[in-house]
Amino acid sequence: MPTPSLRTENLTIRFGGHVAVDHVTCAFQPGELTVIVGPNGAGKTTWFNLVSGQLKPSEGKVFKGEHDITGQSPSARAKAGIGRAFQLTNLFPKLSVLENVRLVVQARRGVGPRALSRAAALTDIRDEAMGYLESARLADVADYPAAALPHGDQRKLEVAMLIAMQPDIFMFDEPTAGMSVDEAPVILDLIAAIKKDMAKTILLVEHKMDVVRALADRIIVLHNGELVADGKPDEVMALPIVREIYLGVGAEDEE
Ligand SMILES: Nc1ncnc2c1ncn2[C@@H]1O[C@H](COP(=O)(O)OP(=O)(O)OP(=O)(O)O)[C@@H](O)[C@H]1O
Repeated sequence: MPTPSLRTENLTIRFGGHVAVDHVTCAFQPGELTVIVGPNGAGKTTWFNLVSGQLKPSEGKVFKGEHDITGQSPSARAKAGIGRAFQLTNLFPKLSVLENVRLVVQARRGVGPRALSRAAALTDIRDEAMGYLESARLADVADYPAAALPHGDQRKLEVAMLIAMQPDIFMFDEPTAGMSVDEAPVILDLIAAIKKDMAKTILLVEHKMDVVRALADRIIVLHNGELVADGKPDEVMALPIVREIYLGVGAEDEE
């Protein structure tokens, strides 16, 4: 096995006496989309927070490739290639949709003010940013302030910005939550397009079974903070414990 792109080792966090994530050990490879499932309160978002650095573990470690990143800040982890879509907190509401993406491209390329004064560099960055907006079907609203977009378009913009960062690890926590049935497919298409790049590792917390079926290469199941199942979608979904703790909870999503 090659070195995993991301690994957590005995990752644990306690809030008072409550163990929200309990010695979770798992590893992820490039080219793999893993869906993390489990009932409400299972620890999925908390595990995400430990990986992206919003929380520090009580015990255990996080590795990106060979590097122990457990002590790193969220921004250091983002620079190192761990990209997480945050529900709209990364947007600059007063800037235009295009400006939001352009800033990400500029920051990624490390372009300073002097280089920016060259018209060719500016055009190039703008073109790249527009490309991301086109994939997210937001080119028509490129000049609107981000705050003026409806919720679903803001979520698409956030995914476009994450793609513009070009991380190695993509983390999505219920990316289509609160979106209409018309809007959700754009997000799913964007994730499916990222998945085609075999260099990327994708982690997706998702309750909706149709999304899980469409995208998952692998499913891991958390329950009471513990990793209770890990494997191919068909195998994991057939496990009695998963049917009991997951399918029962998400039965309305099966309709
Ligand atoms: N900062 C915190 N302080 C205390 N308890 C917390 C904190 N964050 C999470 N928890 C608790 O940890 C447990 C796991 O929560 P978490 O949000 O990770 O679950 P989840 O699997 O993401 O659930 P959902 O599907 O509802 O989003 C819950 O019991 C929650 O109340």
